[in-house]
Amino acid sequence: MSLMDSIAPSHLSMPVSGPVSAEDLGEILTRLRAAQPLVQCLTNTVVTNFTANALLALGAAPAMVDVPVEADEFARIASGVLVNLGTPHGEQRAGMLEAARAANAVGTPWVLDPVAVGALSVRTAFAGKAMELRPAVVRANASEVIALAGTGAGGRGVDATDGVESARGAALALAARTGGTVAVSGPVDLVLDAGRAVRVHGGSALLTRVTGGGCSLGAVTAAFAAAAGDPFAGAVAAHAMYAVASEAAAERCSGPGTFAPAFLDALASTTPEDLAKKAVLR
Ligand SMILES: Nc1ncnc2c1ncn2[C@@H]1O[C@H](COP(=O)(O)OP(=O)(O)O)[C@@H](O)[C@H]1O
Ligand SMILES: Cc1ncsc1CCOP(=O)(O)O
Ligand SMILES: [Mg+2]
Repeated sequence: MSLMDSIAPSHLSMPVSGPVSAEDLGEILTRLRAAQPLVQCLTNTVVTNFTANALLALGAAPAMVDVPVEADEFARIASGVLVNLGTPHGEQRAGMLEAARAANAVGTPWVLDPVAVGALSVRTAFAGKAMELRPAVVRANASEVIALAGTGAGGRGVDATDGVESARGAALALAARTGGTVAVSGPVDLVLDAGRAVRVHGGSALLTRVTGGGCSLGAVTAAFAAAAGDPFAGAVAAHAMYAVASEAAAERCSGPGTFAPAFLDALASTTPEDLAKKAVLR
């Protein structure tokens, strides 16, 4: 293990902050739009464009930097980092480990989205290495959380076949391993860490009918974690933002093809007051 590996991620030294209210979410969105967090995305080829556009619409600044050496350099100046295993090519995997180590070294939150872990061998082995670097947030669907915890074989392709609440035990086990937050997405999202748990209600299932609904959520979670200064609160804010914005978009569209642009519009137009008023946390 190198010295770099041994440097604890920032969230391990951060004080556990209190519960998160809907009003807090409005404040976090205000901070995000003022700070325009620089989010480094090491993500899959399918969703790169949508992810970058979701971050821009939200008010953050994307940078898709995943080449070895550059990945290390950039993670030292980014506000947040996303590591997404959707199409984990060899060079990209090396860049991912560099970026995670560098983010930890400078106290920057990094998010792991272990797409289709459990179902495929290369990403499943790699996800174990990534978990050793203790992401501030693991963002995944229920089947990916269960598989990452080693208690299931994964979902159907990139989609979940398990319910969110059936992944609660696995999420708690992962949070104990990383010392961070685990966000389980689905009809009602579950966001938890060692001491806190929140369920985020609402949202439109149309978000599952456009590719990148979950993958872009990982990048937006990194942006909000940077703005909140608390990965748990940031993850709650990101999931609440997706619920509020996807509902607004669903009202204005006629199907997946018009939902995607309407969703980007809603990410841009949702105000801190909207978020505080419309988010449903329990
Ligand atoms: N049935 C549903 N109703 C409303 N929102 C949903 C539903 N299923 C998933 N979502 C939302 O869609 C987004 C992506 O979740 P999910 O499809 O679970 O992720 P992934 O694409 O990684 O499998 C999240 O914001 C989640 O809350
Ligand atoms: C279809 C597909 N294949 C590899 S990555 C990917 C995109 C998955 O996106 P999401 O996790 O947002 O559904
Ligand atoms: Mg996914």
